[in-house]
Amino acid sequence: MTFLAIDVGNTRLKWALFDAARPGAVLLAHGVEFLEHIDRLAEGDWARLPAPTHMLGCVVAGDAVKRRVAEQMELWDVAAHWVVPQPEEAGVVNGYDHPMRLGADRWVAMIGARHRLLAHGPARPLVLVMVGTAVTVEALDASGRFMGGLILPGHGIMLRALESGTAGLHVPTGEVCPFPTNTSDALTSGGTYAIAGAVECMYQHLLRHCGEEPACVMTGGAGWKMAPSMTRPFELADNLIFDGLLEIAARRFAVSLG
Ligand SMILES: Nc1ncnc2c1ncn2[C@@H]1O[C@H](COP(=O)(O)OP(=O)(O)OP(=O)(O)O)[C@@H](O)[C@H]1O
Ligand SMILES: CC(C)(CO)[C@@H](O)C(=O)NCCC(=O)O
Ligand SMILES: [K+]
Repeated sequence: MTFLAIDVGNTRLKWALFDAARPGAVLLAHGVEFLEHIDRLAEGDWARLPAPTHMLGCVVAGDAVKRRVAEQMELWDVAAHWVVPQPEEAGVVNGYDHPMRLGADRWVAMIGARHRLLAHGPARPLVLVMVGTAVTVEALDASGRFMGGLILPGHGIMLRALESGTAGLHVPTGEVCPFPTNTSDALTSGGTYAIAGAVECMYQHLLRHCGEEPACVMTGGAGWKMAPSMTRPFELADNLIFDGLLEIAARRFAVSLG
């Protein structure tokens, strides 16, 4: 049995093939494709893969992207399944006003983060930061209830917004430092500390609400760039979306796995 997990983000599609649809499954192969190049997968990376027996994905883009992914999957005899955020799943309760309007990537990553937390120790409140094209900062209480979260522009979007919205800011990437003395460093540090500051606010809100120190975990392609600038230690998790997809798949495909 093999399981294909797919994370279709705002900019790129990430896929991973596992030897089973359960937490801790062995990663057999993985890859990344920009959204505009999805149509290369069947003749590219996926042509060499053993056929997956199950697939589960999460997607933030619209139905058109799902169709394009499904087309590439015609290579195999496997149905495409996509996560829709539920009021409750895999031990996480969705506190959004309209649970289905929550981004599927956020929902799946929270499920991955919650199980990672429980695997490492007792239940605690949790701040989850996902750093990609956009940045999200989620708060879960000790019972696994998603209290709410922040959506921020990612680092790249912030810099592009400044470039296009000001008269003369066009400079290369700089370094993060506490007292920037050139434009490049000022821009890079500004974006980084905007994210770090928002995360600290959420940490404080959750600490005050729960009266207990939250655990802090960070995921997403640019997480390692953000980690050194955070106001408190954050554990880096490689890909909580794949972890969450494995948790959900284990429950969903349990019957067919016997
Ligand atoms: N120094 C930095 N600090 C923080 N974030 C950064 C930095 N450099 C780049 N980034 C952000 O990281 C993003 C790339 O991260 P990642 O690879 O997870 O995103 P992606 O795959 O493009 O996003 P998505 O999952 O939404 O498709 C860029 O879009 C940018 O916003
Ligand atoms: C916030 C993003 C863009 C982060 O990838 C995505 O999760 C999304 O499009 N969410 C839908 C809106 C929401 O989560 O409230
Ligand atoms: K994403």
